[in-house]
Amino acid sequence: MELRDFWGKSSKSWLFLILLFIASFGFYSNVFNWIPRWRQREVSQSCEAHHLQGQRESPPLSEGDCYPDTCRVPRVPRMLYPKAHVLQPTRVDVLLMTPWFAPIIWDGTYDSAILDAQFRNTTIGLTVFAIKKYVVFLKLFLETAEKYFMVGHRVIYYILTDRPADVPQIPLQEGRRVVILKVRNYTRWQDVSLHRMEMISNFSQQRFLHEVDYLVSADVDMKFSDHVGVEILSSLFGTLHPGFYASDRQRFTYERRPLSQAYIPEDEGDFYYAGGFFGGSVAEVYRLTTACHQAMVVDKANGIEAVWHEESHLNKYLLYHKPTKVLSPEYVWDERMLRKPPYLRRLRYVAVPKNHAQIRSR
Ligand SMILES: CC(=O)N[C@H]1[C@@H](OP(=O)(O)OP(=O)(O)OC[C@H]2O[C@@H](n3ccc(=O)[nH]c3=O)[C@H](O)[C@@H]2O)O[C@H](CO)[C@H](O)[C@@H]1O
Ligand SMILES: [Mn+2]
Repeated sequence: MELRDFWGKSSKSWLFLILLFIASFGFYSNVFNWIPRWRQREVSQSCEAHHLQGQRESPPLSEGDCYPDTCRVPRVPRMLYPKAHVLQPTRVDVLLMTPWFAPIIWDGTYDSAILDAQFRNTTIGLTVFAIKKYVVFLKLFLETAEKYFMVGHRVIYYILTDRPADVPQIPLQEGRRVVILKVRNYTRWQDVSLHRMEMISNFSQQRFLHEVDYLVSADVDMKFSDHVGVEILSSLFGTLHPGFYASDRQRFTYERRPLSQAYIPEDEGDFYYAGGFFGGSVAEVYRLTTACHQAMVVDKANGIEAVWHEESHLNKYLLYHKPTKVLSPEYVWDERMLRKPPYLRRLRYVAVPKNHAQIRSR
């Protein structure tokens, strides 16, 4: 048969076959979308790939890595709230954005109603270490957290302690619980502080990854004194240390000895971050704590300990892994050490006075 004839005679059947193929292709691609598990796997795989881009040195993850502010844009219900005005900035007295476009969180810059809607169904883990005598700080820490920390959201307090029997029983609001994790102690207080990174890293893989969406790591010798909510949540956040937020980088107390893995040269540095309040998605906190722990292992082998312990390593990490939100000093303050400037409208998480020699002794 001539080719032209074949095409002429069979054109209708060919057209039919092509249409049938297109229809069945469309049907099957939809069928896969209808299977929830299939979709879920697709989403987590693509988010994982997105997150891991350019981060080959980071430890691999077994879980999906999707959080409200990164991979998926959360749907919010109809809400009534004051409209933002493009020509009326919410604050003109403080920096609201880092040069890499991470918001700096100050009072008056966000609307909790919108954020609470975006972060509904989020579970937040708050890790707090209370080793040796530091258990005395737990009661006030937990009582004030119940009043101010992530109110209305699901919270798990992870209390890492060597003295489980001394953990006080505090009445908790609905959706909130305490998990006590028994850990070893160290003789030197510096070692207790340093090893927090290792323990958070280990527990992240063992359980945090499966139990919560975000992790917040906090000092225990502090109390919450005003709202601390989902406005802080992001893939990775650090807090401006109250003693250095207005300083030049040369004055930051970074580790300055090149022998240490925490070394930062004089001509680098964005901010000086506080060791006492940082966090992010579990995956990012896992990466951060693992990297800091590994750096400390190398330091130890080289016979050096960074000047401000794990805080120095945190600062090094956050210099080369820019946080996606930065918390203002509203989120870590010390009323005894510092005079409150007028632009600091709220003090949300503040130091509790302590007798260093007494509390740090065995
Ligand atoms: C508010 C803030 O940014 N604080 C940081 C700062 O000092 P601080 O002087 O606030 O350190 P610290 O004495 O509070 O120790 C850090 C934390 O380790 C835990 N702990 C420590 C000793 C102990 O015997 N038992 C125990 O449980 C406890 O959770 C405590 O809050 O510098 C430290 C490193 O030098 C850490 O980076 C802290 O996070
Ligand atoms: Mn402290």
